[in-house]
Amino acid sequence: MWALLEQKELMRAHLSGVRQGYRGRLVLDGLDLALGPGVTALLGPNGAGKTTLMRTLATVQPPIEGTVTIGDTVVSDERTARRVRRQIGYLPQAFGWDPGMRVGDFVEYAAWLREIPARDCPRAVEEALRHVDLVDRRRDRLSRLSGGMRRRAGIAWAVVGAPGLVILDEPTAGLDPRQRLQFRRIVTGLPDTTVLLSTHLIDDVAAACDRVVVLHGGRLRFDGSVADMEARACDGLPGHTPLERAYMELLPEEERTL
Ligand SMILES: Nc1ncnc2c1ncn2[C@@H]1O[C@H](COP(=O)(O)OP(=O)(O)OP(=O)(O)O)[C@@H](O)[C@H]1O
Repeated sequence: MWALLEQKELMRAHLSGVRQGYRGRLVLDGLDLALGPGVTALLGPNGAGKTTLMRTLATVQPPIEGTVTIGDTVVSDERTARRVRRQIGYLPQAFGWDPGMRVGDFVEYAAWLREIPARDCPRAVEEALRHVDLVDRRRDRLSRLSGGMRRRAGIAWAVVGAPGLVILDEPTAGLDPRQRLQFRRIVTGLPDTTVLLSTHLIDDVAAACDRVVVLHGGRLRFDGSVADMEARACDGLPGHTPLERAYMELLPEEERTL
């Protein structure tokens, strides 16, 4: 498994002083975030800027101000962005599937985009499909997969060639409980990989993540381990678990009641 890891370097990624937004409206306001190997959850209310942060980190949307560093490379222009994208597996929230594409071809296309040498492609595709348990479905068209299987195909898309940085935008939305358990096994089984995943499902954070980042109003409200976040839980706030109560505690006071 993951034979291509022989060539893999541990990946660090860094956003520094990032300002980002749309048509003059700031969404991220001077954001600093350093990521390293392990699974980091990105939490925050709707509209907090999670997708915007992920798109910026994935080098899809250059920041208005500040720097994005992937590994040792400061992403300063399209040329450097193209170079670092070989090391980034990004699964966007809204993915433009071609329903007629076969699963194997879909993952191979990702390998081609990531400029994996042609001789390594078959093995990389096989490993990615094996990782998400879709080897037997490689000849099926995407339109014939269930929603959960399609998500798994999306994860294979993101992890083909074992990129050092994997960015998954709400990968568990719409999955059934068993599929969510499968997803956690897949994500925690990515060795030596820096994974950032956004979610609204706090159970997934406790079960699959080492670290949590909470974003609100374009700024980080929390950055630390799951245990450190749980320790912030206050009695009296809504929530069924310490992590849920800690999340509520991190919101501005006017948003803490239901
Ligand atoms: N392409 C765009 N053009 C203009 N505004 C946008 C665009 N994309 C996002 N926004 C705005 O930027 C803000 C942050 O959006 P973003 O999608 O990053 O939040 P999010 O935390 O991912 O939200 P959710 O949890 O709902 O997915 C929102 O106010 C949104 O309306």
